[in-house]
Amino acid sequence: MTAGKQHVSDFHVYDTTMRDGAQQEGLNLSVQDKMHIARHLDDLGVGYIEGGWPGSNPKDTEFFALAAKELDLKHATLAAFGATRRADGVAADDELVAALRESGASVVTLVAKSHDRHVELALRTTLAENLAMVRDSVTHLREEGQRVFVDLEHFFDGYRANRDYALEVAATAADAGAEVVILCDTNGGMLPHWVSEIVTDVATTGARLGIHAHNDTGCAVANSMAAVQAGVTHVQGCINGYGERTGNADLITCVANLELKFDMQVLPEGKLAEATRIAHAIAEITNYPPSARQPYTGVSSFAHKAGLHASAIRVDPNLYQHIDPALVGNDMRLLVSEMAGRATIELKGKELGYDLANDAKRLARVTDRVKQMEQDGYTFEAADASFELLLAEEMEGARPSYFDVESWRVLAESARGEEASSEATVKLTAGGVRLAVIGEGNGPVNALDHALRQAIEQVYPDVARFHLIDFRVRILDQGHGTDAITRVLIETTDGKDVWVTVGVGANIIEASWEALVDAFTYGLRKHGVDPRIDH
Ligand SMILES: CC(=O)SCCNC(=O)CCNC(=O)[C@H](O)C(C)(C)COP(=O)(O)OP(=O)(O)OC[C@H]1O[C@@H](n2cnc3c(N)ncnc32)[C@H](O)[C@@H]1OP(=O)(O)O
Ligand SMILES: CC(=O)C(=O)O
Repeated sequence: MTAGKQHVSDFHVYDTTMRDGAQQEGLNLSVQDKMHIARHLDDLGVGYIEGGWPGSNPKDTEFFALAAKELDLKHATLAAFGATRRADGVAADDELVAALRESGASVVTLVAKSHDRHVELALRTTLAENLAMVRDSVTHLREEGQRVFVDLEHFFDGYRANRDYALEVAATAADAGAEVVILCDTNGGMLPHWVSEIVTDVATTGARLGIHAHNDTGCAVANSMAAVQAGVTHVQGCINGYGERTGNADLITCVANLELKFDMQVLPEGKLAEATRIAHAIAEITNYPPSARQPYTGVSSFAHKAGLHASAIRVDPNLYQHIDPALVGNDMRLLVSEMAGRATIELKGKELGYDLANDAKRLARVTDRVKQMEQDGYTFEAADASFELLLAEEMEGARPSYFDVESWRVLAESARGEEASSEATVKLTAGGVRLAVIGEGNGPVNALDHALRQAIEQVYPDVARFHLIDFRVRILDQGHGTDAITRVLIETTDGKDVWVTVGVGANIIEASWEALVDAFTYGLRKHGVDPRIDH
């Protein structure tokens, strides 16, 4: 255990990515997706994984059947989510309760109403019958040998509307054998001081409490932290803050806060350092690009753009960082832009293997060049590869060059109303040989890419491994219409790494060509290829 961290025996870190997270608009998980996510969550060391609602749809039922056979969890316990029995029925005979009983999950999390208005309007039953539904369902599943947690939907709103009834539902669940009673901010409208007051009051019932917070006020994590401070020992959330509407509390942010700010050891030792990797791996599965600004795990979480920040960081990174990024498996990054000062360039240069610390003149020149080029429309924070070429040019006296371009030309043609196609001619010298190559493509940049790669591949076979994966165009002075300056960003991969280059020009093809040449030049340099060119 980390020195100073307090081990909290049996604190529950409960993940609901595969149930409430899957209630997010646009997020859809297959059974295999769920199996992969469950393994990642187990690897992170969470205590509980809510796999879905068996019985509510065939996919969730199949997931629990497959999980029972094939999911070998090392840390986590699988939980099945579902509702209490229907009104005026019997839990033992309720079809959905049966699905929970037969799910193979040792923990069942039952959702129950605790807001009087919801009981009357949504369930269309009496307050007494709702209490009976809770009691009967919990008792039945306990008798069947399952552990039961109860999610009290709309608890905070319910408490404000009718405190006595909300407390009575909580007490009924606990008396019937619910191990944890989870207070849910279902509509996400709470603020931390309200949560704090209410949890403190409910804690007097003696029930073990949990928190499930939605993010509609932007306070899901803050509300979860307020609840922990007021005594809850079970926190629910979703990876990357997925969830219905604006999402749930981001479980990784909660856990990192608990471990690094509350000094509570809630994951197995060493697991927090896996957080960034796992958050991103799960984002790959959900097909939801991770937010760069996600606390702790975002690529921008420890990225520094302002020159003054970099200047202080050069002395001590902690001056502008709340934690060491390595604690959550993230990295510090320095962004080169018009906001950079000499310190940023010095640190970035160091990262790229250049010592600029004792070269004030060159440092000032690179800094000025970056600022001027950004004024002209370039952006280096997004195009790290083009910055590296610029720096290499300054340090080595000439821009890295693998071929000498004589000319290029592009034609676009649509014959008899057919889809337009393009043809490009590139003339250049590489390896001492003059080459003139024609390339075809579905657009002008595609045709130029084909022509350029066909020409230089003869001399530099590594080029065959480079693939353009993204092409982004932005018009910079929007008032000018078709006269505007265009910025093009090209993203390239060699199957292992990804790099971005930038080109700017009044002509979109010219800007694209500049970014394209940088893309191939950077790739060849990165592969350690020697230039074969006679200048
Ligand atoms: C706050 C939360 O996020 S809780 C999780 C919510 N998640 C989901 O709803 C996703 C999965 N849900 C489903 O697949 C379906 O809604 C099902 C299978 C649960 C129910 O489907 P249906 O039987 O067609 O009913 P429908 O979706 O219209 O829901 C209304 C019924 O649920 C009942 N119900 C609503 N909440 C509860 C509850 N907490 N306990 C018991 N019954 C409930 C209502 O009384 C109503 O019953 P009735 O049809 O007998 O009048
Ligand atoms: C249970 C749940 O998901 C909620 O109340 O938001």
